[in-house]
Amino acid sequence: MLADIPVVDLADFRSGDREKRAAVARSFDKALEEAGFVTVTNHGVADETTGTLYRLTKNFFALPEDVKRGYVLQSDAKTKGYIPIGDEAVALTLDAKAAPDLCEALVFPNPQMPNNRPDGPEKQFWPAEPAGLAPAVLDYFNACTALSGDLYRLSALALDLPEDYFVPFFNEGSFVLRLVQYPDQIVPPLPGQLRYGAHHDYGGFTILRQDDAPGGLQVFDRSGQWRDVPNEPKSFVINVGDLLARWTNDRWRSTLHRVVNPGRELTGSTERLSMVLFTGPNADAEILPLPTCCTAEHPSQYPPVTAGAYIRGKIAASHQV
Ligand SMILES: O=C(O)CCC(=O)C(=O)O
Ligand SMILES: [Fe+2]
Repeated sequence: MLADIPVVDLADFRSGDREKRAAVARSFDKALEEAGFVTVTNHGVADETTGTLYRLTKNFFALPEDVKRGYVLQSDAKTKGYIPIGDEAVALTLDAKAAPDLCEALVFPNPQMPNNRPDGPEKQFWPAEPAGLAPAVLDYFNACTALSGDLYRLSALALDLPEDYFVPFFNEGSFVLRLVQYPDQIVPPLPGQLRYGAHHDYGGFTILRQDDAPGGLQVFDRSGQWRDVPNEPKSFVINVGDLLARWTNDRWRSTLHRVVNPGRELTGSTERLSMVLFTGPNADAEILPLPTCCTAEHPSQYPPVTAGAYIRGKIAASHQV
């Protein structure tokens, strides 16, 4: 069954008058309160930007395994570079005994930061092939960080804060792009093994470009059922991570989700590629429940945490396989 994920058209927020913008903010707020997930359309990311990166990423994952393994970073294998199948089990973040996820990933930290640039001092994680991958990643990052800026301005309106409230929290924001391929499953999965195990995202908003392929994203809804997330053409799925849920004093929900296996009866290719951009505040930002989300009836539920340390702790847990 399909999950009830509201669709919010950002056109009126991006170019509308005050009233129209306020109306978008109300629907956004309601979606994140009820589902923790929202699908956005008219988001400003050009189809060509997304399409070019999608095509080049497919070409990267089609390279021989030993070439791809050349981009595994021994020093920093969890947060950048190539992550082969078997190296991650995301459900371990929930203390489960989880089998490795059936996916391979290529991870880029924010290339807008000098150390992470394709010509920067730590450039080993930038693949030399396929040609054009680096500029495509840069274009995609620029487009998605602009969308992220809009999402946090919209959030400020939704949460009764000044529109630029979140801007200083993201001037050195921790944006991470996870390009992930779920291959065809020639060998049946182990009992309980999934494409990506049940987990919460860790940080702020996640901006997800889904593929129209079987074996996809499911959310655990409020009635306690796993439901499929619909795939609207040309849209992005946005969801709330744990840190943002804390920040809003749990007004917005960080919803459990997973990526399930395709049915074994399917005959054609079931390969699925997702482009996942995690947004998070500056590493040194102190995050504590927003004043507009705390009332006498619902006082602050959380002590402050430092954003970078909080997110690093979750990433470390997901790689203890
Ligand atoms: O591939 C997907 O649809 C979702 C992936 C995901 O949940 C994640 O990378 O955190
Ligand atoms: Fe996720």
